[in-house]
This record gives sequence, C-alpha cells and structure tokens, in this order.
Amino acid sequence: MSEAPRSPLITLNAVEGQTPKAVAAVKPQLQAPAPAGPEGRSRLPQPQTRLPMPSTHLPLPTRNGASKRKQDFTPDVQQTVGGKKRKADAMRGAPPPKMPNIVRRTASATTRPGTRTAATAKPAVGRPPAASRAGASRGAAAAKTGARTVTTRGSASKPAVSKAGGMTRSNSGSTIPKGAPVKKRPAWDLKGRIEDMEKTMRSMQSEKEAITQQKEEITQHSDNIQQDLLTLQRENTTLRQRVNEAEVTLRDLQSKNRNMEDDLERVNRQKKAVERERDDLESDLQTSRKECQGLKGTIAQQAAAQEGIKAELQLRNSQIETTNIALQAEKGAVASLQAELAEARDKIAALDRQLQQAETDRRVLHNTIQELKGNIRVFARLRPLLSPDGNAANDGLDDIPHFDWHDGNILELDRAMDGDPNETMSGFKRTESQKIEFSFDRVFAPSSSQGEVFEEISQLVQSALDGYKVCIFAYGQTGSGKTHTMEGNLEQGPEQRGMIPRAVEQVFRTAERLRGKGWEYKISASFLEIYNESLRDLLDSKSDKKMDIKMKDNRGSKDNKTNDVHVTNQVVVDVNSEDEVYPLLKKANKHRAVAATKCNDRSSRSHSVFQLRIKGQNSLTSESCAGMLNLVDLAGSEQVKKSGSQGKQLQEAQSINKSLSNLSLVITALSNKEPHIPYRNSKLTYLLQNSLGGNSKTLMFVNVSPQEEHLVETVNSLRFATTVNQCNIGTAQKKVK
Ligand SMILES: Nc1ncnc2c1ncn2[C@@H]1O[C@H](COP(=O)(O)OP(=O)(O)OP(=O)(O)O)[C@@H](O)[C@H]1O
Repeated sequence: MSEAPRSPLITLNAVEGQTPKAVAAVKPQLQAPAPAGPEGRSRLPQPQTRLPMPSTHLPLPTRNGASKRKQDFTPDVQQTVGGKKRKADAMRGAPPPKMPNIVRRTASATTRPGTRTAATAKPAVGRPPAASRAGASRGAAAAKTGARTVTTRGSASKPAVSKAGGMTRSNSGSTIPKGAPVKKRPAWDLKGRIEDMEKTMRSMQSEKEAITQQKEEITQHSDNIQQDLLTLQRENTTLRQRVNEAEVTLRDLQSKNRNMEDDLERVNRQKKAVERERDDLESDLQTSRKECQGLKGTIAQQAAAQEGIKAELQLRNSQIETTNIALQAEKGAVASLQAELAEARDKIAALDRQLQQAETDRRVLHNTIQELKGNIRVFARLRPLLSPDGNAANDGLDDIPHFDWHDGNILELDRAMDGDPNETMSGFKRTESQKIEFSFDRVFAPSSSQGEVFEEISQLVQSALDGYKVCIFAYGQTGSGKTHTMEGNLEQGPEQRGMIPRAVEQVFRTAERLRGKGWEYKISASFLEIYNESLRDLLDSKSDKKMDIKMKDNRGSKDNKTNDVHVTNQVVVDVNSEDEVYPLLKKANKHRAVAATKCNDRSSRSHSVFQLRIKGQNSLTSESCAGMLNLVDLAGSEQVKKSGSQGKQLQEAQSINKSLSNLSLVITALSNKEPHIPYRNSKLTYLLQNSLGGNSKTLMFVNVSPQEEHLVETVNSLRFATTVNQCNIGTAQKKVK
C-alpha cells in the first residue's frame, strides 16, 4: 500500500523554493519545439536547451496527489547546470555533485515560516494540511513509518536514517541514540527531563544550522542555474536567429535549387534536342558518306568514260576537219542551189499572181454567167414527210414516194401514180410511164438542213452588203415549207433558224469584219405584210394609220439617182446587232394574220416582207453603198377550188393568187424585156419593183410538198419556178458611189 503521493519525499525543486517557479518559467521556452519553418521541422541540429539534472527517480507530489517523476519535468535542465563536465560525468555513471541531505520532520518543514515546500504550496488533494497534523499525530506517524526522511537521489530506497547523529525520535519528541534502550524518566526527574530536552534542543539547533547551510548551497546552486538559464536563453535567441537565417538561406537555396532544377531540365531538353540533331547529322553524315562513296565510284567511271570520250573526240575532230573540207565544197554547191531556189521562188510568186488573176477572172466569169443567166435564180426545196405530230420523221427523210432528185439540181416527179389516168395534171394528160423532170439552180433534198440551204444564199447576203438590191422569196403551196425556210423556228435552237435570222447574223458579222477595212454600216429593219392587197405593219400592229407605197424621186439628188420605193407610216427600226433584230422577228410573227384552212392549220394568208436597209460608208476609200435585203415569205399558192375556202377565206385566196399571178407577169415581162413592166398591178410587185429587175439579184425558193394529194399543185409550182428560172431579167448593178 505504498502511496506515492503521500510519500514524504520532497523533490529537489520543492526544496529549492523558488527554483521550481523559475524552472517552470524557463521550461516552456526550453521545451517548446523550435518553430517550424515553411517546410516543417528544420533539419538543422537543435540546440541543447535542457539543463543537466542528476539522475533521480524521486516522485514529485502533484496537485491531484499523483506522483510524477522528477525527470519528467526537469530532466535536462539539471544536466546543464553543472556544465558539460557534469553531463559527461552523469553519462559515465559518476556520482552527481554533492547535494546536502535534508533530514527533517515533515511537521517542522511545513510549519517553519518562510520555508515553502511543495507540500505546502501544493497540498495533496484530500490530505489535510501538515500543520494540522502536528503534535501527537506527529509522534504516531513517526512510530508508524519509522523516521521520516527527506533524501536526495540514491537514498530513496534506503531506510530513513538520520545522518545527523544516527538518532531516532521518540514518542515524546526526544531524540534517543540509535540502538540505545529508551529510558523513561520518572515524572519527578525534572532535571533529567530538562537534560533530555536540552539535548534535543542542541540537536535541533545543529539540524537548523545544517539546514541553513544547505539552504545557502541551494540558493547558490539556484543562482548558478539562473545564470546558466540566462546563458542558455541568449544562446537560444542566437540559435533562433541562426535558425531563421538558416531558414532564409534554406529558402534561397531551395529557390535556387528549383531554378537550377528548371535549368537542369531545360538543359536536359536542349541536350536531348542536340542529341537528336546529332543523331540526324550522324545519319546525314552516313548518307553523305554513302553518296560520297557512290560519287567517287561514279567519278571514277566518268573519268574512265572521259578518257574514252576524249579519244572519240579526237577521232571526231579529225572527222570534222575532213567534213569541213567537204562542207566547203558543199557550200559552193548550196550557193548555186540557193540561187536556183530564189529563181524558183520568183517563179512561184509569179504563178501565185497568175493564180490570183485566174481566181479574179473566174469570179468575173462566174458573174458574167450569172449576168447571162439573168440574175434570177431558183432553188427547189422538198419538204420531208411529217409525222402526225407535225415534225419531220427522223427515219427515211429522203424516202419520198413519186419524187427523185439527183446531180444537185434535178428534181423528178413520177407521174405513174395511182388514180384516174384520165385526170389531167396542169393540162397535161397523164400517161403511165411519164416522168416530169425539173431543173433548177439547186435542189435541196428533204434531209437538207437550214445551214446547208443558207450556205447557198450567203453570197447573195454578201451582195446586199456590197450595195446590191437582193430579193429572196419563198414560193409554194400552203404547207410546203415556205415559213420554215424563211423564218424557221427561233424557239427550237440555232439549228432550226431560217434564212432571215441567219442573213441578219451574217450581215452584222460581216459589217463588223469590214469595220477594220474602214467600212461603217447603218442598218435598219422593217417588217410588213400584204394582206388582201393592203399593207400592215408587223412592227406596229396597233397603228391604224394607212400605209401606202410611194415612189421617191431621187434622180435629181446627188446621193441617189433612182426612184426609191417608200412606204408611208411604216416603222423602220435602226438595229446594231442581231440581238436587236430577234425581238422584232418574234413580234412580227405574232402579228401575222393566220387563218385556218383545210390545207394547213397555220396557213399564212398574207405575204410577209422583211426588209433590211444597209448603208455603208468607207472612211478610208470614201466609198459608199446602199444595199437592200428583201426576204419574202409568200402566201400559199393553193387552188381556191381544192382548198375549199369560202367567204373571207375565199377572198383571201383570190387576193393571194392575183398577187402571185402578177409576180409571174412581172417576171415574164422582165424576161421578155417588155417596155412596160406591170409592177403596180399588185402591192407585192409594186413594193419589190426595185428588187425585181435589172439592178437586183433575185432568188426564189420553190418549196415542194411531198404529199401525194398536193401533186397537182406541186407541178404547177414547179412549172412556175421553171419559168422564173428561165428568165433573164438583166444584169445586176452595184449601187456604189
Ligand atoms: N424542211 C423541213 N423540215 C422539217 N419540217 C418542215 C420543213 N419544211 C416545212 N416543215 C414543216 O412543215 C409544216 C409546214 O411548213 P410551213 O408552215 O413552213 O409551210 P408554209 O409553206 O409556210 O405554209 P403557209 O403557206 O400556209 O404559210 C411546218 O410544221 C414546218 O415545220
């Protein structure tokens, strides 16, 4: 039942009085861990901050009565008290410095004024103050536990023996020698008792002196400790400063270290790049070496080849010398040949000139033939058979029953056809094997394209630009293809365009080409129709103004010495390109009078006359010309009886036939060179009088229908065309000033 807290042992700190306080004040500083740097605990060696203490295991009474070992509170402080030597002694197991032993009674220690002990300063909980246990209880406690002693290290386990004379204390408070029998003095032995008390007094006196001396030693020791403590605090401060400096240095070093690590990393990267570059260069070097080896081989080969070439060169040089000699000889021959060549070239040039002259002569002859022929030509064009939808059948275009054509200008009509053999055809009685042959300037097969047809008339168009009056008209029965030939179909693409749009294109293209030769042309267009012998302007259908044909007497004027035909109130449009003409053609086409007849759903019942007036002026040669291109789509020439026309349509048909008869009469009169040409018998001949005659070039298309039921009318048309073709209407004259 040893109760450590109740142990009377007093710790050195408690005995030293104020020492524990000082130590406690110092302890937090000494024992506090060094402030951690930014990176935690500093790695620098920690300064020795604890005082050296003698090795002791004396229990220390605490406030709650629990004991605590002394070294738990001041282990190292005591070690530093005596300096390094003491510490070294302690480590060698040498005895600690001599400390005064204290042997006293607890009661006297606690009750003595001015002597504060741990027991009085911090009494154990539940334990009465020492002062209250004075008197009789003191003696009882002493008897129970033996002599209570306060000892320092090394004596705790020893029995409590007083070193001050080896005395024990009796119950009566007297000090009795150890081992001596206690002699109880009788009550009456006052003297003895006084002696005992004096002895006791002396003993206590000597004890007091020992304690006083011990106190002084302790005070001295405490002062030393204070000194050491101050020194340690200064050292501690110095060390802290050094620690701070070291930490700053450490941070700098760490920063530098990071920088150096970055540098190192960068250098490593550069090193790797350089290594890669080096590898590449080594690889290139290897390649170059190989190439070099190859080149060396090649150089060696070439050197060998060079030697061969040199030898060959020498051989060639000698050959060249030989050749040069031969060349000199050849040069003489070449010179003579060149002379011959020049002579031959002169001959060729002379022949060219003769050829050009021959071409000119040929043209003149051709023109002479045309003139002899009468300047009126007739082309026959046979229309293909049409499919039910009105378009030309694709297959067998030229497979037309009863018709045959050959040599480009012969058209044969087989009269051995089914039907009544007694039926007459144009007054001729038909026989079974009869064939009628017609000869024209040109016969176009059904398969002939618009382009092929235009090619044949393009020279006439050129004549209009050269200052001739040109008249091209299409004649034929209804549905034979007159409108198709003259206008074509503007909507079905360029291939289907007829003579009028193609002639317009050629006029403008040629005019543009001749611009380079100084020619400037002014071109104007008009489009009218003759319907029932009255004129209608196809470019101004809304106008009700009466149109009349007038002759303009220009014979007195400088510019024009002939009569010009002039139509009053007619719209004449100046045009600068074919694109300006196309809208006029479409407009006119809309306005054409169309009447339904039994023969053709789109039968045109009027003559349409498109006129292009072309005036040219040459700024280089001061020449001028005035040509005119008349493109006429005549009305159908069917028999009135057969077409079944009645009323208005009958009147239209009669009017048409009358004008066509007059055309025939005019041409016949021109051919016969009659003094009077009946131009004024019809509006058509009156309008075209300057283009039908000696000063004009005339071309007539006779359009032929392939249909069997139209054969009679076809023969009539072909006979009329033959008559026209045989006419000699005089020599065309160019209207040039
Ligand atoms: N060479 C041809 N090739 C293809 N189709 C043609 C040819 N000639 C005429 N045709 C077609 O025949 C039909 C009648 O032709 P077009 O209208 O030209 O006859 P026309 O003689 O002008 O008749 P009209 O006197 O009544 O005006 C039209 O559908 C036309 O397209």
